[in-house]
Amino acid sequence: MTVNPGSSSIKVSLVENGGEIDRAVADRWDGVTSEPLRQSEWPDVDVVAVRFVHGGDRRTPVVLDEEILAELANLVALAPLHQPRSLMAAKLAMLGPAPVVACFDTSFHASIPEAARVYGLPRDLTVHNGLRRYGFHGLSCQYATRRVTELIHNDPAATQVLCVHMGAGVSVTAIRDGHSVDTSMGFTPLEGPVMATRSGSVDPGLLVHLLEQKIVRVEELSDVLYHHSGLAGMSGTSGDLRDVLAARARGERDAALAVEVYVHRLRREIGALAASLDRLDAVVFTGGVAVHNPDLVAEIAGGLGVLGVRVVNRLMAAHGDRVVSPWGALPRVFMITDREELELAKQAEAAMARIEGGVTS
Ligand SMILES: Nc1ncnc2c1ncn2[C@@H]1O[C@H](COP(=O)(O)OP(=O)(O)O)[C@@H](O)[C@H]1O
Ligand SMILES: CC(=O)OP(=O)(O)O
Ligand SMILES: [Mg+2]
Repeated sequence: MTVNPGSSSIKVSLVENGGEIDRAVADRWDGVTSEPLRQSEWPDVDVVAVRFVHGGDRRTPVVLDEEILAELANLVALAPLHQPRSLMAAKLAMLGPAPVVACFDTSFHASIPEAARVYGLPRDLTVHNGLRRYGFHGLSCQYATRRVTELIHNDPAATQVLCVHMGAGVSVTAIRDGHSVDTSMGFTPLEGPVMATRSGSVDPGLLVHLLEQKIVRVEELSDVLYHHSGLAGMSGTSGDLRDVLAARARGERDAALAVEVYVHRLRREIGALAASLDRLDAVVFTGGVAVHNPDLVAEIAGGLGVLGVRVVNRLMAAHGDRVVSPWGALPRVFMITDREELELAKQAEAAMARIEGGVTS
């Protein structure tokens, strides 16, 4: 069983031999999602894999116990939209008979070199307080790159890849030879492009101004940046792209501008992350927003001519995992359905096999 608490959805799936055989999806905890978690509805579960976006310095999945839960609870402030939901899911699942394995978004980014990981702050501050770029959406990136390799039959030419994850959270990751070398999200999942309800990157001086001038109180700032910014804050809607596009269709100017800003900031991040690669073999679009809004992806891709990116409208309008760039064009552009559950299952199975084989780390 896999549990993926995203910031706008909770996805619980049953995976067997690498394929999903049942799923329950909700936008918050309810009977649909918590029932299977109690392991009564799906009784034959061998292992439960829970997505934790923040694992701190952990590089591999781990079987949860009370001590590790307490360690992960210390990271709540660094991922307030996600970590409490993952902790709640894990605690429920731990009431059942199967072992519960935590898999981390951050693990995939452990390979990021120091030059891309260190913030330009005083060394004392960063070293003593563990301030560094962690990166998130790692499970999604791992699945998407694996899927790209399958689609092009292991053609080694696609080794330098940008993975653009467009869910409620939005990020861009530069991947070289299967390893993350840079990513837009940082110490927390706030940095980077504009998101559904998160601001993405803003001038740090602006935040200092808000606090110094007492325009926003310290205790309100997190709420403003995580819950009331991004598409939601700019358009006055929920931030779900469906609502924003509906408001734009009704002629609401704020909603139209919000989409323009979203597109612009995401293109800018894609351009920035491309510079962390030596060349660009492939650009992968994934996540709920990308999958359900190919027109928006086409609009973003349409403004990336400077990177050589081109897409074919007919292919954009098709369905399923696919190449959407013209035949022979480089970089190749892919649309891949996000399947974090398959990556969760793979990692949890591997973790259990290591333990059963007597390997402890
Ligand atoms: N069936 C759907 N039709 C249209 N858009 C959808 C649909 N499902 C999800 N989306 C879009 O995907 C977004 C959520 O993406 P997702 O990757 O599932 O989010 P999360 O970050 O919670 O994991 C929603 O805000 C919505 O815009
Ligand atoms: C890390 C993150 O923002 O995840 P999600 O898009 O699932 O909310
Ligand atoms: Mg998600």
